[in-house]
Amino acid sequence: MAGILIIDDEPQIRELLIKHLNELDQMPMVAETLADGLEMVASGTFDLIFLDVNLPDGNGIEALPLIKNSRSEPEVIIITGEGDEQGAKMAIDSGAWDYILKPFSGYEIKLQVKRSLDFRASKKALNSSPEKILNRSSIIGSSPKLLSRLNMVAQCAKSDANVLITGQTGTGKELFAKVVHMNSRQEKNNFVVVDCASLPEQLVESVLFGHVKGAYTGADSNQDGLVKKADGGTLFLDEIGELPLSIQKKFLRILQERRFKPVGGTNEVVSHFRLVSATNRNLEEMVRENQFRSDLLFRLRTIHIDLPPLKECKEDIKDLTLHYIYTLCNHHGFENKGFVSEFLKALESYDWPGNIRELISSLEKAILADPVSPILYPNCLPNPIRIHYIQSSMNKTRAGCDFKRVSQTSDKFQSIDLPDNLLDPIKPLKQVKDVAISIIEKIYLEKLMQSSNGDLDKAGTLSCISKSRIYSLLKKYNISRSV
Ligand SMILES: Nc1ncnc2c1ncn2[C@@H]1O[C@H](COP(=O)(O)OP(=O)(O)OP(=O)(O)O)[C@@H](O)[C@H]1O
Repeated sequence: MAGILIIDDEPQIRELLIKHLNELDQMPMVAETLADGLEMVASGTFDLIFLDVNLPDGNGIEALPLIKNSRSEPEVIIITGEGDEQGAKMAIDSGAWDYILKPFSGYEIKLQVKRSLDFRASKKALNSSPEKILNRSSIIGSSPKLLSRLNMVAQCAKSDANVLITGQTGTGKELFAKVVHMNSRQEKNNFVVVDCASLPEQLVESVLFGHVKGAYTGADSNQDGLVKKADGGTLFLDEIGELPLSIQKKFLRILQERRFKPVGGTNEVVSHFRLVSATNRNLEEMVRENQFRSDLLFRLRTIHIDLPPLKECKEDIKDLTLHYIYTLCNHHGFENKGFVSEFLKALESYDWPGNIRELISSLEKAILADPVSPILYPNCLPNPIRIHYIQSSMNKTRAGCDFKRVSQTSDKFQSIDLPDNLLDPIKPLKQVKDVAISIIEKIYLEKLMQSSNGDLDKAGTLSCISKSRIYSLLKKYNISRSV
């Protein structure tokens, strides 16, 4: 049985949907308000959600992204009484499965339930399949985004199609290129890396295509280029966005004909390689600015794998951390180290502009910061990460404190009685402020003792002031802990 939730405030609609779903042997759960629905989505696991648009406490379509991004990433069918084109477009753009108008037929509902659940089942099977059939080598992580990229690698394994891997620096483009090779028919042959960003300008052609003896001064023997070395294997063009326009043209021809002439040669050389390229640049933008050939881009990206930044796969940080602490400790000859929970929280709260590469180098710095300690603490981490963690913890605490202060005392503060003579005759501001503050402090302290049942630890947490300060204030205003 699937997990199905109906979020609708109209009892008749809920009953009708339940009836149709029961006929499919499904037992849905129901929520009458958006708030209840969102709470259930956040805490439960659902495959399919029926979502009304006009709910008493909000608009279903506006909540759609939140629901789609929830833990179980459910399919969502929007049900609405007022069909409008804009709403339907917004719903579909936000990832809704379908947009159904009331009144609906049982047939329509059952068909969409069946279709969406079938789709979900095949998606699940696909997501779990790469680990069975794919050699993922040292690729760590199991976040939905990473698994979907591994699925694409599995697709690559079925053909010799050209693959373009894009993503920010340090997201694993080269690692993925290797894994594409390891899972391909070319696996037993060379994986040849060409770093297009560091090809010497005068020698680009010679490095790529080779040269014959006497082609230029110093060319004292025939030399194969990297393209020939990749014959039967994989040619990996890293940083392809840096390939000069003149070479782009030659490459296009090689991709079409798989043959080329070495520098100074007259005979054509054949090379059958699988092409994988990678870049962190926006090639489409480069095409618009005439810096990259559109016909080459078209050929490169038969399969396009766009790797997500680490901040979008925070679920993977724990596994990556465990793996790399073990690997790095091994490398430096240390016993494996553990870490306190705040260490991981600090890593998970950071945005990682340098992605997985930055994570690895930060872990290495942390390990080397205190080689003898068997446990890693946040203070071993590089300063930007620590500072970010401290600041985000402070913001959370502040937000919590503001909320508590207002909600626990506002009712009492509304009826503060100030002494009649406080402003009459007029007195220095400081004197008035001191009186007003002590009145408020006293009310606050009484309320604090009530709310914490006189427990000073709890009072400290609620008020964000130290226990010793609470003691001295209780004494000052002669308040007992059992108010
Ligand atoms: N999913 C992953 N699991 C484990 N290690 C990873 C993963 N992704 C990347 N790495 C590691 O992160 C480091 C950076 O990866 P890689 O060099 O492949 O990134 P890149 O995207 O090619 O970077 P750049 O654009 O700067 O060349 C490497 O040490 C790689 O092994």
